Amino acid sequence: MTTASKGAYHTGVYRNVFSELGYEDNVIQEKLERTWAELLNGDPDVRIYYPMGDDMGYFLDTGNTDVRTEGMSYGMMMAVQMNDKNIFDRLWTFSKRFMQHTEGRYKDYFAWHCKTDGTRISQGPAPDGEEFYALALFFASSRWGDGPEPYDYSVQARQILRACVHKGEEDEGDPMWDPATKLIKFVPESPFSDPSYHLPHFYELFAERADEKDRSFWKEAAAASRAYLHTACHPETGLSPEYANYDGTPAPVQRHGDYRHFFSDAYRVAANIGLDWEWFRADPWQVEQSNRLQAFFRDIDVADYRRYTIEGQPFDEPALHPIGLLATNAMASLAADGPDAEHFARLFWNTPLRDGVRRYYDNCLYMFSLLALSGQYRVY
Ligand SMILES: O[C@@H]1[C@@H](O)[C@H](O[C@@H]2CO[C@@H](O[C@@H]3CO[C@@H](O)[C@H](O)[C@H]3O)[C@H](O)[C@H]2O)OC[C@H]1O
Repeated sequence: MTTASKGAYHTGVYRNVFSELGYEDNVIQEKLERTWAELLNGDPDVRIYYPMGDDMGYFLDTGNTDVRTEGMSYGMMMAVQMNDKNIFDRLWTFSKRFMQHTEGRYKDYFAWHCKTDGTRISQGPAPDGEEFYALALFFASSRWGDGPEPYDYSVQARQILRACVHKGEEDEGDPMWDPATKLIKFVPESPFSDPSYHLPHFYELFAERADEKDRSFWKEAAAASRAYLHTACHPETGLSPEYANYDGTPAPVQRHGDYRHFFSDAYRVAANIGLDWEWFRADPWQVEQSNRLQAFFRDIDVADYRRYTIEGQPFDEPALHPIGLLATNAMASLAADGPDAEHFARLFWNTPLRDGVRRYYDNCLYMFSLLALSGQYRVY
């Protein structure tokens, strides 16, 4: 056990699941480095990163032809894990220059998507971006040290988290975490959540690194999110909806669509639970949940992945991101101890990055899963 904060302890131990399965360490390392290189500057039909000028770059949502805080913050987390400061700083410079608000009701939040030239498409934020930015910045501060603004990484991370918790107390706008339940919201204005945004393992670390006065808040948020996931994941299938109320039930149909089912957003829940178990080992339910989810998908061919009700009824609609779903099913092997853990890790190992128009989301989840299953998605 390394870090100690009331209740949960960072284990400091990183399983290399691939190595446990007999793959050679040098082959695993080569695959990781090659995959990162392919995402950055590989085949035009596979890459998702594009440099811009001398000091910027972006991850492109190739399916929607836009740049999202999701992908930018994911890219920064991948870059810090890969010790790639150049890419990290380029993504952060683009995010600061074009996406972060400097005034108004969203001050310190980020516009959730923009065009590749930096023009904002929407002003509102998506909280999964802010939480990934904050932890990636804290890790950058630990790995490389703080530099001059805006590369004073830990200062930037604290500024983001301060807005997330306190927005609306003395200024206009809304916090990203619901003050009553300590649960992350889908967007600051919404009275419901998105189960895939719940990252208790991140909040444990915010409890050690955010503003002193907010540390107990983050401990409570970690506990609240762990408990929330019990209610959002179906007790038999392990599937969760894309958006859910604070009691875990699927949120009502929204003006922009029906998110009551297991579809793209929801894939990340399995990956998040796997990494929380790896980093903190705080909630044994995560082992049962990971076994349940893998059992649900065990006999379904990746090519036949669909949209599902959380009870497990398939729709006549294919998954938009089957490789992404395979990647998260495999990342569940960090927590699973059942008969399917090896199957998914091996199947994922033997599956290449996705190519084609819809590749962005799949390939982000792929890289995270590869890092995690090779013991290299670490706390810095
Ligand atoms: O209404 C928007 C809402 O859509 C936005 O959410 C972000 C976009 O969707 C989420 O991920 C997508 C999953 O499906 C794939 O096909 C896409 O490529 C992914 O981007 C993402 O996690 C959210 O950040 O949030 C703001 C709301 O106003």
